[in-house]
Amino acid sequence: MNSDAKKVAVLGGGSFGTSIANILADNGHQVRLWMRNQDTVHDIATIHENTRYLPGKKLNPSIIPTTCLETAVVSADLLFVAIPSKAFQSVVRDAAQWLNEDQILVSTTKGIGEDGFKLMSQILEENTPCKYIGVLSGPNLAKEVAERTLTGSVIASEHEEVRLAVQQTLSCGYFRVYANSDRFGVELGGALKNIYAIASGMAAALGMGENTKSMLITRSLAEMSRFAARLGGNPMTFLGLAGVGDLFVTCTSPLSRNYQVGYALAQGRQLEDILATLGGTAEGVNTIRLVKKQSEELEVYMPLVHGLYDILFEGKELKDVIKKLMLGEQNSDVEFVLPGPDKLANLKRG
Ligand SMILES: NC(=O)C1=CN([C@@H]2O[C@H](COP(=O)(O)OP(=O)(O)OC[C@H]3O[C@@H](n4cnc5c(N)ncnc54)[C@H](O)[C@@H]3O)[C@@H](O)[C@H]2O)C=CC1
Ligand SMILES: O=C(CO)COP(=O)(O)O
Repeated sequence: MNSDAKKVAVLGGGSFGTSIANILADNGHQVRLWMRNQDTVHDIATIHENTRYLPGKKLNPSIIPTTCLETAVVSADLLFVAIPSKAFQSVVRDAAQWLNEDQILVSTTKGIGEDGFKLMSQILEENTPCKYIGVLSGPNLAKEVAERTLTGSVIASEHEEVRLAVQQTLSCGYFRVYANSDRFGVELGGALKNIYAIASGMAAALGMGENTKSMLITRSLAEMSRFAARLGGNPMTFLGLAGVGDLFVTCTSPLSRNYQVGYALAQGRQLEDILATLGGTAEGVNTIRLVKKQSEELEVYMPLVHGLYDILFEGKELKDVIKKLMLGEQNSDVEFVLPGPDKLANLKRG
């Protein structure tokens, strides 16, 4: 073990939690990977060769799988939370009884909480005694990370201690970690791009041209930056790995579960059936619902989100939504609608 080895806990033994645990173990840290009891039959038995989430990947054998949350949490210097957003708060609340204010807590979850449009890092702030909170996000397809593909990611926190600790612990020859103090911008980038990956999956299934795909990704970036800026994120963050970087990878890779959902929808399959057979988490479906509501309340122009909502939840035909998007609302369709320099100078989460 290296002399700077840290005790690290990863909560969530799905594909991303496992791939983050693998980097940490490769870097010589003592890693406990916590998973709930239901998962153990498959995962603990197979973790050192194949997990059911990352079949065929050669994982580091020093990862210590555990189903005891107390054991994972209590003595960890640093914790990564990789639980899907729908279960995030309940796991964090359970863990909180063993946490103290000096432990560093980092969310890797790319979703939004139902209750009051909460970001995962806000859930960490509100439900734990920890002072040092951060978000890890970027173009990080779990399967490629587990294969040790050269990858870049972003640790975002207003605390320098968090940024440095995560850079020092996770960086290695195949995983480069950049730092950003815009926690909300980075976190929103990770959550919002899932929406547009669904749209891109649809475009791919329909055999759309390269012009179309380019228009879709670029307008998605404009729409997500506009929304994030309204919530206090810095639009410049969206030009980085956690913005356009993650948007690009999930809108172009069939490995993305959100892209897969869009692809299957455009082939005419029913949403419930797709989610039941996906074999992984697609955060974008719920994020569309939450962002659509929030965009109405905040009066942010988000035609792609509204079009997707109509297809997924209102039974509208894809071709009618595409027609409306191409022909509608010409007057409001200016290329960039971002806050002016006065507002940008004072960015704060509203
Ligand atoms: N898979 C990927 O490429 C990446 C995923 N993420 C994000 O990481 C989060 C987790 O995604 P994945 O690991 O891919 O999901 P996954 O679908 O591979 O696995 C989810 C894991 O969460 C566990 N889980 C579900 N409910 C739970 C509960 N109540 N208590 C404890 N564990 C519970 C499941 O048993 C499973 O082990 C998502 O927000 C996703 O957006 C972020 C970066 C990349
Ligand atoms: O966030 C991801 C890559 O950065 C993974 O995307 P999916 O959740 O769509 O698989």
